[in-house]
Amino acid sequence: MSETQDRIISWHASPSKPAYTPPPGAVDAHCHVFGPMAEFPFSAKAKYLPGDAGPDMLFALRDHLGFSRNVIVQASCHGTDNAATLNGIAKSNGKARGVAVVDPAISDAELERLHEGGIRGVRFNFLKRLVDDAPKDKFLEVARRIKGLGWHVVIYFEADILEELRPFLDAIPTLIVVDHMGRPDVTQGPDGADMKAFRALLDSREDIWTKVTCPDRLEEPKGPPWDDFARAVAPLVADYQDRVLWGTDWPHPNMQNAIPDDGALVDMIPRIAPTAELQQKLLVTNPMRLYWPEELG
Ligand SMILES: O=C(O)/C=C(\CC(=O)C(=O)O)C(=O)O
Repeated sequence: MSETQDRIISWHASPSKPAYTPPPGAVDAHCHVFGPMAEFPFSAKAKYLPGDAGPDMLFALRDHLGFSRNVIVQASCHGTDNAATLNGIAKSNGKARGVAVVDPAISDAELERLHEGGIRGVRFNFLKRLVDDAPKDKFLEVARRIKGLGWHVVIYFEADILEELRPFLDAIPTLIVVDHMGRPDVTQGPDGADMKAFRALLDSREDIWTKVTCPDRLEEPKGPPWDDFARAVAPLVADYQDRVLWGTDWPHPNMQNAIPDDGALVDMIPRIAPTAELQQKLLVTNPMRLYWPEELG
């Protein structure tokens, strides 16, 4: 990607203060860092060239929104070089952990180094607009190797390939977390074809979790107040309450044409998890079980 290209700003300059206050210890379990590029250059294969959105900005947003911890997910613009993600974790005083994207040829020593740096999962990305290829056989090899580290697989795909992916998903030997519920069409409602297919996946294994994230992406281009998202997703949170995670998705890669207000995203939480018990599971208990299990005693 050429350095002369304009760098994209996909995040809100001054997000509102949410009306909703998350419980103490709340985890933003899906966010990213971009660069800073001078220290952590983007991948030559990156499909977008964002502005710098480093750990200081992420932690300022965390505090502004009333959260305590972050799970930093390696974004495709950094390819398989996880240095920017590791830098974010290292700067967090123990308040961040991460999910890496790895070259399938990665050595055991490098996996150990990632573990030491706070990585607890690998992400397999199937979005053609973001990655050149997604080799299922090699991904399965990686999944078998990370099982021994106690890691999980985070997987990103869109609803139209769910059925095609089923044999691959069935073969993954670790816990699986599906990004953004596999991007269902939320305008179909809670009982629409996409949600039904996604529930069938969740019902196929107890160890498939999901992130109930990204009303902005799932209701693009309509935008807030994201009523379709709330209507489609609230029943899912109620029915699978021990295996759901929530995150801001900051700095919202590729959302430059519909940049969400992070405060408004936080205010979606009580609409999809209306009780204190559901909120505690979604924001604290569930992410702590996956990313800081040693602190649960
Ligand atoms: O941030 C997300 O969750 C979604 C992304 C970006 C992404 O995943 C990446 O760059 O790796 C998207 O849909 O463009």
